[in-house]
Amino acid sequence: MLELRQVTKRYRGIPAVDDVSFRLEAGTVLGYLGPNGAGKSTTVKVITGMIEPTHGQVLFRGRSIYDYLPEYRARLGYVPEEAQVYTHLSGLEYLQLVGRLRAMSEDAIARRARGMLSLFGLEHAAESPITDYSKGMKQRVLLSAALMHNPELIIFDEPLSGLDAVTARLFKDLLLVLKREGKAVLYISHVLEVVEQVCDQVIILAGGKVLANAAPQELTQLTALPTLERVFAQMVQQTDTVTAAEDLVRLMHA
Ligand SMILES: Nc1ncnc2c1ncn2[C@@H]1O[C@H](COP(=O)(O)OP(=O)(O)OP(=O)(O)O)[C@@H](O)[C@H]1O
Repeated sequence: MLELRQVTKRYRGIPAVDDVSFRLEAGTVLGYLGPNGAGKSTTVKVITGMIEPTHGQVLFRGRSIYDYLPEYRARLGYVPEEAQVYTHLSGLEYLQLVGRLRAMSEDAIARRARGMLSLFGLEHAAESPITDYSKGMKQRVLLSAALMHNPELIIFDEPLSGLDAVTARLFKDLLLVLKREGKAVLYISHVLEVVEQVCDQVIILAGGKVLANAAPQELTQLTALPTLERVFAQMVQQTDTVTAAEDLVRLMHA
């Protein structure tokens, strides 16, 4: 459904994303992993059409997204890592605004906005301003906003951020149902335990380059490591975290 072909994005000559290619098929969840600064957000900006790559192509259903950005965006749902929300609006008003911007019918907006708020346990707060919401409540509104228009391609950037255990569980189940519905999901997260459970395929990115693109089970088998977290740590050569933690505490006494 979505294909990146040799996408490179440079800032002042320095590549943030370097020759990245992958395909995301309908009915699959693709985990997009990488340490801080690896190029994940830059890739998402390219996929959402917010920035154009320096080189390469982004194809949706075989067509360059830049040839039909408005229609493409109508089929895209996106939960950003850091969202600018109009906090003076209530959750309900925000979803109504999003629905209208997406040219949904008033009928559908009315049904889906209230329904989603209620499914995410926000019925009681539907009319309160978002500024009064907790982080997790705001995140649930953002999830609702991304799904309201029934998109084909959905990008979740750190979606569990601030969610309580029950909502996180609902989110994991939601991913499975979205898969069954034939949606294509790009899932960016540092929570590797969840990634390992829900993703069909994972890409590990470091320094803007793809280090691995395989099923989580393939990666653990190939490397003979017990978890995706261990595979990830080995691939991106993160420092020994135990030693680093001890050094940090030692510095607190220095
Ligand atoms: N607008 C910009 N101008 C210059 N450099 C940028 C810009 N945006 C990102 N970069 C650089 O590109 C690289 C990749 O950044 P990016 O935000 O895509 O990483 P990330 O994987 O999303 O990191 P994180 O996990 O911390 O969110 C970093 O080195 C960053 O400093």
